[in-house]
Amino acid sequence: MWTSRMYMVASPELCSALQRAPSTLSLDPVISEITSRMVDLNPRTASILRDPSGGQDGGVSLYKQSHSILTPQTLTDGSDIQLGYLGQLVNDVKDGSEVELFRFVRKKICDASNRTFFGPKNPFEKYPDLLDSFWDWESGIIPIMVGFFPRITARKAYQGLMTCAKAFAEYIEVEGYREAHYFLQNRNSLHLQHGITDTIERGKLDVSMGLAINVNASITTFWLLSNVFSRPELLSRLRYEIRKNALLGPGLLSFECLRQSCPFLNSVYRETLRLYAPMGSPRWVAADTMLADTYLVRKGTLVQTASNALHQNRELWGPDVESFKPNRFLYSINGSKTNPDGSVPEDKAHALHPATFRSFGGGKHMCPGRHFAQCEIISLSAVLLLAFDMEAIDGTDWNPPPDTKRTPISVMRPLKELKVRLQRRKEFENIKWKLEL
Ligand code: HEM
Repeated sequence: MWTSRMYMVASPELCSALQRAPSTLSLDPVISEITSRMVDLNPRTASILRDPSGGQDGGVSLYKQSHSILTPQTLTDGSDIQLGYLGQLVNDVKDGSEVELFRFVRKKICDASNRTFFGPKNPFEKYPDLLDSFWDWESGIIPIMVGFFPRITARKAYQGLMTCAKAFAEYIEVEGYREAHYFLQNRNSLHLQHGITDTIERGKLDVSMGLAINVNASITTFWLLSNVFSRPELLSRLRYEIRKNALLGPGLLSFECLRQSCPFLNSVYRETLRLYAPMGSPRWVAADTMLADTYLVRKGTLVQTASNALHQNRELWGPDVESFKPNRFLYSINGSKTNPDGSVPEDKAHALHPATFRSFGGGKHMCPGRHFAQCEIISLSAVLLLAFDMEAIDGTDWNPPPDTKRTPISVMRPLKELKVRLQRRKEFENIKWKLEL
């Protein structure tokens, strides 16, 4: 798969055709290959994951079965629990705290989402240092995937992986997953049904799920906050919108109101994703397939969206394609092409083709966690915007350069530290925050 030819799709119309393409183009073989490599599954587990027949004639593959338990609805069912934890975590922040913003945000999101999904017995709670091992692994995923003998060539990341896999194996042995979110309980049963019984292998599969649950949402929240707190005018406009439309009582913030009645906040969210999350949608071609009645893509190749090229296309987005424009998604959820003077047209006339925005992929495999992610990202951002003033300290700067080398598999991380001081705002000094759906 890694050495086969790859077609890159760089036009919205063709991305749309790719999304509608028949079952001959699928994400499943790509995910099973990526998962096998990034958590270094043993050959037996990897072959179970790769087996399109699910081990029997006319059977269904493990990945196909996973789709029925991993839906936007099942994942959204965790949102109210997640919001409860995030509210508590914000209340615990001490006035005047000095933190590195990326580590601070990712710790908040990871603590809440690991609790929400893996339950109260999750290994990250039992071993507080385990999160560092998780991020060691996450930073070295690409060397692990492409390297020969990754335990030697990507030593630190590999050690991080194995420390997490062992902790999850222990969690599985004491049946900690019985208190986990029901989709993880079902996923666990599915692994057993397909004959994956080794607890270290099952632990590695839980680590791979930790990637979806923890990583992209926390990085996106960091960029949203950094871009807003660095722009005082934008900050006060957002505070006004959130306060007026989503603050239902003292400290009570409603996600439904943030989603439905705060168009400016949602525009800022999507602009953040456009700039920092140009994610790819790779598809494996199982049989010769005609795309858009024009292009023949050959069996045994990969088709991939050139999402960075799409998100950075001047012809599509306008001359200020590289800048953060808070209102770019205000009049259309798909974004608008800006006028030559940089203003956003106040109607849908310049709205972009829906397949131009690639952050959650598209079609049948569109990210099932997108609603969950939107809920946690905009809710956590909104409460931090209202509750705190933040200033960059120790000579560090807002909006550090992003690491562009890791796309399209993950949201770009910041390349430099950003240290901030969090000061509770007088108006909300003694408020206990509560986030609800
Ligand atoms: C900002 C946050 C996130 C971004 C940018 C993101 C992006 C993506 C993208 C681009 C894909 C591939 C779609 C395609 O190929 O067309 C994907 C797949 C997936 N995402 Fe997300 N995601 C995010 C958050 C989440 C969360 C929070 C969860 C779980 C709670 C999640 C679970 C998944 C799963 C399970 C898949 C695989 C879907 C399949 O196999 O069909 N994602 N995500």
